[in-house]
Amino acid sequence: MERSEFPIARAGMSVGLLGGSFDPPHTGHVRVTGEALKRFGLDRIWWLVSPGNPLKRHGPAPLAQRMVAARAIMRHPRVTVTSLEEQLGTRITAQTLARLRVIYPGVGFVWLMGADNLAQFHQWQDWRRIMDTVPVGVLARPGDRISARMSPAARIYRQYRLSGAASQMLARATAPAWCFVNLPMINLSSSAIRAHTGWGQGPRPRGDGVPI
Ligand SMILES: Nc1ncnc2c1ncn2[C@@H]1O[C@H](COP(=O)(O)OP(=O)(O)OP(=O)(O)O)[C@@H](O)[C@H]1O
Ligand SMILES: O=C(O)c1ccc[n+]([C@@H]2O[C@H](COP(=O)([O-])O)[C@@H](O)[C@H]2O)c1
Repeated sequence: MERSEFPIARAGMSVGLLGGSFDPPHTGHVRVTGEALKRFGLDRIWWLVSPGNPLKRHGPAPLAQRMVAARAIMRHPRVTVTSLEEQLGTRITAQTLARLRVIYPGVGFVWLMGADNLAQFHQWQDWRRIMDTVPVGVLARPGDRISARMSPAARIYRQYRLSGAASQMLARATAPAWCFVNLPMINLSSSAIRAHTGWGQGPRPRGDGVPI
């Protein structure tokens, strides 16, 4: 269990949240974090290292192992690696956001994700509540640009899309608002790294956290 540590944020700040399994974290995560800071006009980014993605059948490597690896790779004065979902007892993003908005009144949260997640966003629990309550920044990812743009979420919320040229407005925009930014494609994924290395081998919990 991680020691309890809630990052500090003052009212008026804009904080991007990059949720992920980070199983393992890689330089693609670091690069999209740097791009998101610049492109979306954010003051800070917090990585939310997930206890387990509710849609993934098999759980990730132990949280403590992923936290150590994430802190080792993500070093930037405006980025904090957190295990907030473990501490809050949430793994459903809509619930995490609702809790953070209560804990940090006046802080403007922005949900960040790669294009692969926009493509399946409509499968997330209460995804429309996420769209309706926080601005969403989407980062291009190799192979997922078209599926993301054609996705149900993109189509249903098309009138709320900011152009890439207006991405700096996202952090101060009122939800629903989302923005897709193109960036130099980073062809890296945790699944490819797992396939080529020994990362996370050994017993893994199921997606619901129960050991198998
Ligand atoms: N290379 C990348 N380009 C753009 N976004 C990325 C990239 N890698 C990860 N992301 C985004 O970062 C967030 C966390 O990613 P995650 O921890 O699932 O890594 P992953 O490489 O996508 O893992 P996996 O291959 O197991 O699905 C997600 O929103 C994901 O879309
Ligand atoms: O809330 C949901 O239903 C939901 C479904 C799938 C994924 N998520 C979140 O999406 C983020 C990216 O997950 P992953 O496994 O693709 O890195 C992570 O924060 C997950 O908790 C959330």
